[in-house]
Amino acid sequence: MLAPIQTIARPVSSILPAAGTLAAKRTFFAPSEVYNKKQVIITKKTGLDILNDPKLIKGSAFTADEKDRLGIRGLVPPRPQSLEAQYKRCKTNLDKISDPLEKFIFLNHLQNRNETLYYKMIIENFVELAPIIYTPVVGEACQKFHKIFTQTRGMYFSTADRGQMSAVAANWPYDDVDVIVVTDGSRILGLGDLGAGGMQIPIGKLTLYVCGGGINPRNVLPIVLDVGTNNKELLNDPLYLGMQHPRLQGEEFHAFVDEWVSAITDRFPKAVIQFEDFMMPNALDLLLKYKDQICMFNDDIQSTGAITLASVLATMRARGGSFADIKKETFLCLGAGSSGVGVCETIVDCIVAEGATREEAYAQFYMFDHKGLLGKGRDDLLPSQQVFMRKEIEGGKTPAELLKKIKPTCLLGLSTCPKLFNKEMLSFVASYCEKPGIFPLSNPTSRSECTAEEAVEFTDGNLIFASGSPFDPVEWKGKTIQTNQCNNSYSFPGIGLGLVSSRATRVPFETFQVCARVIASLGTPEMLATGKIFPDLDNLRAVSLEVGIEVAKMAERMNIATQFPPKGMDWREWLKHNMWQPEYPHIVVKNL
Ligand SMILES: NC(=O)C1=CN([C@@H]2O[C@H](COP(=O)(O)OP(=O)(O)OC[C@H]3O[C@@H](n4cnc5c(N)ncnc54)[C@H](O)[C@@H]3O)[C@@H](O)[C@H]2O)C=CC1
Ligand SMILES: CC(=O)C(=O)O
Ligand SMILES: [Mg+2]
Repeated sequence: MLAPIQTIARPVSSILPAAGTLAAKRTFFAPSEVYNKKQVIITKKTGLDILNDPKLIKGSAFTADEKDRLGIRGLVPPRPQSLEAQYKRCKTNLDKISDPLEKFIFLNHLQNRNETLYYKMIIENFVELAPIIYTPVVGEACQKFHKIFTQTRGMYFSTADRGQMSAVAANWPYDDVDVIVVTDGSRILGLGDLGAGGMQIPIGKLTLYVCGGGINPRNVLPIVLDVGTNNKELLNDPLYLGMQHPRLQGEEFHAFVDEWVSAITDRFPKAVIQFEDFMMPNALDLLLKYKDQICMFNDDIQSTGAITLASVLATMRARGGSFADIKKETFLCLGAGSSGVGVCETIVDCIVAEGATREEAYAQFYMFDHKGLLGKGRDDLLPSQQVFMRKEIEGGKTPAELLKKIKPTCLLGLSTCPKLFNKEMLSFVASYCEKPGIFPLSNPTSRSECTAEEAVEFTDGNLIFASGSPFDPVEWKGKTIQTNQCNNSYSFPGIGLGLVSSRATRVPFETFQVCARVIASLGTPEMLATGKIFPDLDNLRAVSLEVGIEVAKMAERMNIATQFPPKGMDWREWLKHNMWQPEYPHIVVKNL
């Protein structure tokens, strides 16, 4: 039964680290300093079963001794090679491919053949390959899932499995699962309902958990809840792989998810569950329903909130101010869906933590959806949107009609509509505000509210730019203006690392505030001066470590941690110890 839902407004606890203390205290670790523990995998497999298992295979890297022990002498080439040599060969082959989707397919096959090599490839080339396995190219891979599909990965729970989900959950061959990413494919990036094709999103997100957060790839599980699709093309395409009936709705949808939650938490009681790309209002309803029952969060609502808040706080620093200046910002948000509402609520939480009342904080926002301003007379709004209603202004007015009155200092784009941040809007904002925050957050690139070039040109280089999908830095009047990727991929890997390492039982709202403050503290004054508010994406492991440590400490302070660093280790050492590294494991054969 669906719990009654009001809004996502909530009190802000005093659990947060004090503003301004994080940067001073933090020692920033380079990824190379991260401690490496050797993995040991115990299996009963031998022979071809080892070679056909992407978690066990080492290809040409098996030693002579291993070949004898595992019964594969003669089944692989004779001269043992290092992982490094394999990596170089594979990278050379990858570099020969120019088409981005073909690169995606190459990497997809690599993951299905040899996981260690795949994760090493992504870690070593993060900035180059994240846009392939993640936004923007993953969007196209979801759209064409049924056309490029060759091998299964993860799990599907469909309407045909109702009443039997516990039995289906039992089919997953590994008992230890740390992180699950689950979608129903109903709102994939800004591309709409892609049904079972949404599977590429949990797979991509979990690659980021492994590569960016050091989560063990043996312990991750991508899942699609196939409750049907309303995408007419997919309903009529004979190649489509999902259930070809309209989506379950209302009570039927919730009963389906209830059964799945019960089955999956019974089977994997320790797992953190990330809900991903569910459409409104289901996304928020499910979050409010389960957040106090199980260890779960919604990525689009909450981790997007965390990284966007980090962008806003870092912008305050880039202007020479402090986090507390967030109380003086005026936000214009295009998009009032799960992410728009989630992002703005997370910012509201922070403003309240900085001393404002909740009403004062809401008054700093002007939110628009496809019908215009959330204002007077709008009787079509969900409770979570009503708190952002401007009761003093007629609802439905366009941003252009209100721009001069509002004078926003930060533009948030979560509308799925390209080009909404137009020349008029951008040049006006830059005319009175020093370094306005220009944040076109919709994905993939084709949905971005503006490009980096447009933003720089129309603001004459006076901006902090952070977008959902990546854009290259822009040369402008002899200067390089840096761009940033404001994507939850920067926040959830560290959040997951902290939750898994502390075996937290819940994911409180404070988690996202803690995460935002850590990330917003990482930019050095030199970086901030060039417009760069976060360290580069190839530092994601180091960023995740910092986020993870603070999240784990928060879990301890809030009494929701159930695992602590062993004697003689602090949280930092424990998290470093837990971070998986792309190295071949020792394989031990035992008749289990
Ligand atoms: N950068 C990041 O990390 C993230 C980005 N996103 C992106 O945010 C976008 C929105 O996601 P959701 O909120 O979940 O989608 P949604 O479908 O729930 O919401 C979209 C909202 O945009 C509004 N909208 C449509 N046309 C508009 C227009 N012309 N002007 C103003 N508003 C308009 C709709 O009325 C709706 O309120 C997607 O493109 C998604 O990829 C989502 C999560 C994370
Ligand atoms: C990044 C992400 O989660 C989204 O666009 O939905
Ligand atoms: Mg998402």
